[in-house]
Amino acid sequence: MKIAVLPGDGIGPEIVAQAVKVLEALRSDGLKIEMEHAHIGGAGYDAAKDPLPEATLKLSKESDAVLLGAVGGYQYDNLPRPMRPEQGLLRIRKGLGLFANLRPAMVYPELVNASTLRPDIVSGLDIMILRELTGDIYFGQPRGIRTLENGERQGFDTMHYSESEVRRVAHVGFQIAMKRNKKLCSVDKANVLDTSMFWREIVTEVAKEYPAVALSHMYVDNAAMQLVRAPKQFDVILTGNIFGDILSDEASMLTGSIGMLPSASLDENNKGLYEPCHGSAPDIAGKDIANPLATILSVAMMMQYTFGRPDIAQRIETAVRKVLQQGLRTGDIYEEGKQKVGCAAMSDAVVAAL
Ligand SMILES: NC(=O)C1=CN([C@@H]2O[C@H](COP(=O)(O)OP(=O)(O)OC[C@H]3O[C@@H](n4cnc5c(N)ncnc54)[C@H](O)[C@@H]3O)[C@@H](O)[C@H]2O)C=CC1
Ligand SMILES: CC(C)CC(=O)C(=O)O
Ligand SMILES: [Mg+2]
Repeated sequence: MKIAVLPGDGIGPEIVAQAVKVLEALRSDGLKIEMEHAHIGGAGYDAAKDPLPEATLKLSKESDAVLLGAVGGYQYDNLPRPMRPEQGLLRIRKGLGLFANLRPAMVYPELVNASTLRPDIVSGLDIMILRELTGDIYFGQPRGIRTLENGERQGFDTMHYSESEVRRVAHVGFQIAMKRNKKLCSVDKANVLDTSMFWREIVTEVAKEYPAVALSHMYVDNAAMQLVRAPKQFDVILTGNIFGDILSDEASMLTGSIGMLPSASLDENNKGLYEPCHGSAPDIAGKDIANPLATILSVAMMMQYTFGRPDIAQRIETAVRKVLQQGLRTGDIYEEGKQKVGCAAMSDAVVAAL
């Protein structure tokens, strides 16, 4: 198992160090794990004046999987757009062909009260958001800031999806639904956007190959509302890049915290990049208070999807569950009566529970 480790910026290095501890513990148990670190994001810009240094992309391509923290920081916010840390992330996703981004939102029974929603709304929740990751308005050309004939400046981006892009992610969505509760809700804005009308047409066509799956369609504004009104109505949510980005942050709060949401970004062959859904959280960086569980749970997804080891994935998930049962909580999921711990102490407990 060759893993490229890209900590990135902000809390990235802290949370990745915790996930690495878990990998090291598995290695001590005999798993053949090889890890190599490289820079991405602001760290890439600082080291090589590039948010995705060539050496990082090369290492990632040569590895079986990538473990990534997060990118971004206030000090980089005014760089020209190609130099911004976030561009490094977009480029590695595109460069590795990681079009299928799986963002599971599961509510652990121990954290039912950590959600800002009523326990009856969230308890038992288990949904999978499948976000298309290499197309849409995040990658569309042309884009930029231009001056119109009347002298006014205008910012613009382009949203588009090609048939093959929609088809391949739709297939992944239906295949995931087949292994779950056979319900797939495709989320778009087909009442307004041509891109979404086309998305809906193609998803409906692909659905014919999966007659066992109940397909529904929902506009994204309604989906945002339904996610907090009655989230358990969903099984798999299939959506595009920008809608999936927003809806998955919203879904994270059903689980108690964005610090609980892992992700897997997969290519055609299940080679993948694994990262928490959250960003670099510069507001809490360097304080040992970030929640490392989303990153640790991303390692579990790595074991399941890229390495075909559901047994190890289960082992990690069970260890996380155990520490929650022991009452350990980082600040973001803390409630009275529980034991508040820092980032490193949380992962030490997970390693001890493995
Ligand atoms: N995948 C990535 O690398 C992403 C990077 N970003 C970048 O991150 C930077 C900050 O963006 P924000 O919009 O503030 O989003 P963010 O996800 O970094 O933070 C949002 C809020 O959640 C909290 N939070 C996030 N992760 C947490 C954790 N593990 N434990 C406890 N609390 C946590 C933060 O403290 C903050 O209050 C920006 O530069 C942004 O571009 C944003 C999203 C994704
Ligand atoms: C920072 C962006 C490039 C992406 C993002 O917010 C995400 O992937 O969740
Ligand atoms: Mg996001």
